[in-house]
Amino acid sequence: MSETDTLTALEAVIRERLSADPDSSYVARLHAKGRKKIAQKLGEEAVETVIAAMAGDRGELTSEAADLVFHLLVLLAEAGLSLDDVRAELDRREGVSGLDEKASRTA
Ligand SMILES: N=c1c2ncn([C@@H]3O[C@H](COP(=O)(O)OP(=O)(O)OP(=O)(O)O)[C@@H](O)[C@H]3O)c2ncn1[C@@H]1O[C@H](COP(=O)(O)O)[C@@H](O)[C@H]1O
Repeated sequence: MSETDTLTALEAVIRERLSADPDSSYVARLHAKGRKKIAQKLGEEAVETVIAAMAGDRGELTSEAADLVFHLLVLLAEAGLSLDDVRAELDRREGVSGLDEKASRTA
């Protein structure tokens, strides 16, 4: 059996649920409210994550971080972007900083 990582699997479900019945899907309900509402939810979850971190509550931080990542995936999906787009950007940066490192070593 091939393994799919949790985020990739969740991303696929979210993409599918964007057009589901809002009565049966949280993602569909949020999507129906529009990008502004999704972005607002993401902002709220970010604040709640910061509060949990500052309180030093690891359990709460884990829970809020999960909410944050989930809502980020919903926002990306609504915008027609994917985790692969984010991965590619991070890889590009690693490539750039890798080059910077190499340049500073040879300077
Ligand atoms: N991983 C999640 C997930 N994490 C968090 N949430 C929802 O995100 C919301 C978090 O917002 P709040 O804590 O502010 O709670 P709330 O008061 O209910 O939110 P609002 O009424 O303000 O929108 C809650 O309603 C959670 O249920 C999630 N809802 C769905 N999923 C997964 O997403 C997939 C698609 O879900 P459906 O669209 O419901 O089919 C499934 O795999 C689900 O397990």
